[in-house]
Parts: sequence; C-alpha cells; structure tokens
Amino acid sequence: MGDAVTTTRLTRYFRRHAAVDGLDLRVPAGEIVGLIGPNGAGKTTTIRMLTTLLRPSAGQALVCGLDVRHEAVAVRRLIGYVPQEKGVRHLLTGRESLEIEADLHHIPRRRRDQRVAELLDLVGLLADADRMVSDYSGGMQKRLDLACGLLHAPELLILDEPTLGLDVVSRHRIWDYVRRLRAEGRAVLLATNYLDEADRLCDRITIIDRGREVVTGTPADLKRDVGADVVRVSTDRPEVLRSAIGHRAWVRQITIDDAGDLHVHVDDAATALPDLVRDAVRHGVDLTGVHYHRPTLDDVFLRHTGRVLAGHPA
Ligand SMILES: Nc1ncnc2c1ncn2[C@@H]1O[C@H](COP(=O)(O)OP(=O)(O)OP(=O)(O)O)[C@@H](O)[C@H]1O
Repeated sequence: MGDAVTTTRLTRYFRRHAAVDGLDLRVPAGEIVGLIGPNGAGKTTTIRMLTTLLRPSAGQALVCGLDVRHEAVAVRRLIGYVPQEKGVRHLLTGRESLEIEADLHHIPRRRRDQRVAELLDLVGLLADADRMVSDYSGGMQKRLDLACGLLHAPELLILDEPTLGLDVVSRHRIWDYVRRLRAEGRAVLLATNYLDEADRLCDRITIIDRGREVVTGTPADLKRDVGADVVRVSTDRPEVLRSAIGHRAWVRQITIDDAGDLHVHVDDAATALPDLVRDAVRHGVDLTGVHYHRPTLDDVFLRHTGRVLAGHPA
C-alpha cells in the first residue's frame, strides 16, 4: 500500500518566523500516525497545509500522491478533517448536522440518508439521532464530529485532539472507531497532546518541535531507546546531584525538568538506586523524593525536547 501523506522539507513562514521548518512526515496507508509536539510546535500549521487551507512556503506535501498545492480539490475529496473545535450546529439534531455535511460533500440525496444512518450507527448515535446537538454531551458531540469527517469515506482522516476534555469511557469509544478505520485500510493522522493516547493508538509517532521533526518511531522502539528504567529524583540541589552521579556507569542520560526534578535513565533501577542515594549523601544533597518507572512516551518526549509536555490528563 502507498503512503497517504508524504511531506518533503515542508515549510511555512509567517512573516519571517518558520512555523513549520523543513518537515519530513510520512503516513502510510492503514496506519495511525501520531503528530506530537508542545504548544506552538507547528502541528496545526502542518495539518492546515495538508488539508489545503494554507499554502506551503516551500517544500512539498503529497496526499495519496497528489500535490496539495496543485491538486487541492482532489486532495480535499481524499481527506476527512476533524478540527479541534468543530462548532457543531447547536440548533440542529445530530441527523440534520450530518445531512448538511453530506450536502457539502455533494453526496447524492438517494445515498445520503442511508450513509447518514450508517455513520450514526458507527459512532453509536443512532438512538440519539433526532435529539438536538445542544443536548449532547461532550463525548457525543465529538463522536458526531468524527461521523462528519467520515461521511465521504476519506482515505485519510486527520484528527486534531479528538479526545480533548473527554472522560475515559468516551475516549475509549473514539479510540475504538479510529482502530476500526485502520482495519479498513484507511490512514489516520492524529495530533494529540495526550501521550497515553498516542502510545495506545498509534503505530508510529513523530515528535515535532519548533516546526521540525525531532524523532519518529513506533512507541515501543522510542521507549526502548530511552533505557530500561527512569528514576525521578526531587531535590533542591539538582545540579549538584547531576555532577555527583554523572560519571556513573549505570547512567544513560540525565535531564532536569522545569520543576527541577532529575530524570535519570538507567539500565536497571534496582542496581542504580543504592549508588544514587550513597552519592547524594556523600555530596550532602537532600533527596525529597525518589520514584522509578518503566519508560513512557513522556520520558521519550522529555529526552528529545528537554521539556515535559503540558496539558495532558491526570
Ligand atoms: N496565522 C498565523 N499568523 C502568525 N503566526 C502564526 C499563525 N498560525 C500559527 N502561527 C505561529 O506558528 C507557530 C506554530 O503554530 P501552530 O498553531 O501550528 O502550533 P501547534 O503545534 O498546533 O500548537 P498548539 O498545540 O498550541 O495548537 C506558533 O509560533 C504560532 O504562533
């Protein structure tokens, strides 16, 4: 199967500021690819170029082999886009919202009703189809947004923060639909700040920062690269502790986060911890907290960007 998205040195300037700066991104058909980055990293700008809403300043973006710049109309037919804020029509019912969306896609009337019913069923809203959208819960509205993005059976679905603000049950339902799309061979590009979501859902993730790709890989590979365990140490003298343990053979990498906590990547926490505590005592460093865990995508993100990703759920 070919690629649903290939970008080559994709770049977009706003005045002299490069919001997207030479980005190479690939979304193969039949895969869910996560696009992850801190606020202002360039995710929305990338998505807006892919959806033909914004012209690239330089480089190339292909959607199913079609150039977004020169074949915008054809590209739009291939893409379903569910933006962060869809602004569903509160004065309509769920069914009416989908009918209007179907008309925008020029779906013939005789097919429209059946297609709308199919999608309402897919996202579990058939029973509530004739209720006003204003009476829907946040999760129901998101599912309606998703159904709107799927009406014209797109090859590529682009989701911008699809589960933002949703409860756990609603998030799982959205994930199930997204997995079902993948099983049908469609490609999904998912911009999210929820790293647990990316970990569970994505076949591959690309972390971007300041408009550039920082790293790409499967969640498992990226976590494996971090090391076996991560020891998080709270102390009021992080720099002293860093120098005290920096030369130790069991240290793979040390990062100090914005809160001043040390994140020490080690092969085996059980061996490293006694040494670490001894080194702290020898250098007169008080430890106020020591925890360790298997690497998560949060650790991957911190390792590659030097920052903790803000704004994910507890
Ligand atoms: N229309 C615009 N005019 C000027 N600057 C812009 C415009 N759109 C985006 N930018 C700038 O481009 C950079 C990337 O923004 P973008 O919205 O793509 O980031 P993002 O990764 O989607 O962030 P967030 O997670 O906050 O949505 C930011 O510095 C932003 O201020």
